[in-house]
Amino acid sequence: MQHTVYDFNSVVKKNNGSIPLTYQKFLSLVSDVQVKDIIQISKGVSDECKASDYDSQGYDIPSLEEFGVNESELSECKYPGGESEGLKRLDVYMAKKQWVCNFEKPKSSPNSIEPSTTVLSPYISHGCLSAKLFYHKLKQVENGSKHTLPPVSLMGQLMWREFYYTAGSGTENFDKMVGNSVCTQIPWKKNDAHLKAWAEGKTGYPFVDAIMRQLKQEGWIHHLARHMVACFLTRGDLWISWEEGAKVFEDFLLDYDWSLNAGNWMWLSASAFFYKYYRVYSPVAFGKKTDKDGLYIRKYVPELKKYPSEFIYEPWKAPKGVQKTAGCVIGEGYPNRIVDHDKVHKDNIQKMNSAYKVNKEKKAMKRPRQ
Ligand SMILES: Cc1cc2nc3c(=O)[nH]c(=O)nc-3n(C[C@H](O)[C@H](O)[C@H](O)COP(=O)(O)OP(=O)(O)OC[C@H]3O[C@@H](n4cnc5c(N)ncnc54)[C@H](O)[C@@H]3O)c2cc1C
Repeated sequence: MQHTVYDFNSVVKKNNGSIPLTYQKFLSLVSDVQVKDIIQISKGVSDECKASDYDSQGYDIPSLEEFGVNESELSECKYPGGESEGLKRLDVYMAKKQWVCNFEKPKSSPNSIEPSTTVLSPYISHGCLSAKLFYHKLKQVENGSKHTLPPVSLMGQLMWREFYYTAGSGTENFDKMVGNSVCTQIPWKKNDAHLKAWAEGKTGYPFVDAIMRQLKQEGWIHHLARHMVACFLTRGDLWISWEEGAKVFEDFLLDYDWSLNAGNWMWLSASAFFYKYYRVYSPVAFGKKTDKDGLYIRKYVPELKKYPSEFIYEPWKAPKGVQKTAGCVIGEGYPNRIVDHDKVHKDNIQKMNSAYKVNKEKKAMKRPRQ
């Protein structure tokens, strides 16, 4: 069974053998493609593979114990696996007609305590929920009602998935910088200590740390939270390769998906698809827009939970007395900042500017002379 709504080989063929490099181009290529309806899909499945046709003896799913995991040490499982759970979750969201029709991704919150988007991604990426079924259910909900449009609508989100699958299918070394034709070559630097601090949620920037700790604990973080930490690791603050970040996401995301992960990491590091490298997320201001009092930080970085709201995003600014009263002195109970965002992000914009110039010159040299 196909893992995407559209057959990406046909999309590439329709684009004269090249992958569409922009989302709008992709949408124009699929705009007149008819997607098989649900009845045909479910008929196809039952015809092709009945569970009873297969002898599963010896091929059972290994137990957690066999993986060396002690079940009693696990925390609450927020997103239980399986097709039934995926279908149940789909039904819950599709029943909220107004919510679906008004959905605008940029307006959803990266730091709400309960997710502000569907969290269908783990089910889709593991094949527990068919992308085509999601597509048809969305069409049914939107049908005859005023609704938002791609790229911000819920249908638009599904189309981002299709776009990255198509790009990944037709690009050699899509998950690497070197040898990847769509990826700008940027002279990232190695810094194991900074990479470790980022991955463990110990950068000294509470919003970044809360996101990385949520990722480790729950396996899912909001799209804009992914934006924040991916920008911070790469062009924003730490100047570390997006490939390193993608590996950490591969280890911890429940929804890990090869093309989506690589494609989005390239986007966030302004290596491909997105080129406004001078627009950098602030680890202080960004989270405040949707969570002024830092409730999200208090949940995932509990050592700061007694900090006054005034200092929750910048605890290093709190006077020593305030730090002591809040029960956490910076540099002792919670790390000092590993970099000064205000300074490094400006230096990094200059470095991006130089890298873009070098890439442009190299491309010009490769172009055949008239
Ligand atoms: C650095 C980075 C890495 C990412 N890695 C992955 C990954 O490995 N696997 C993954 O599924 N998503 C990845 N994403 C994309 C996106 O963040 C998630 O798909 C989304 O947050 C999942 O939550 P949701 O199901 O609530 O999304 P919703 O907003 O409810 O969207 C519905 C569905 O649309 C698809 N979708 C939404 N946003 C995107 C997007 N930007 N690109 C592609 N498909 C999208 C997903 O299948 C999602 O389940 C990444 C984003 C970034 C910035």
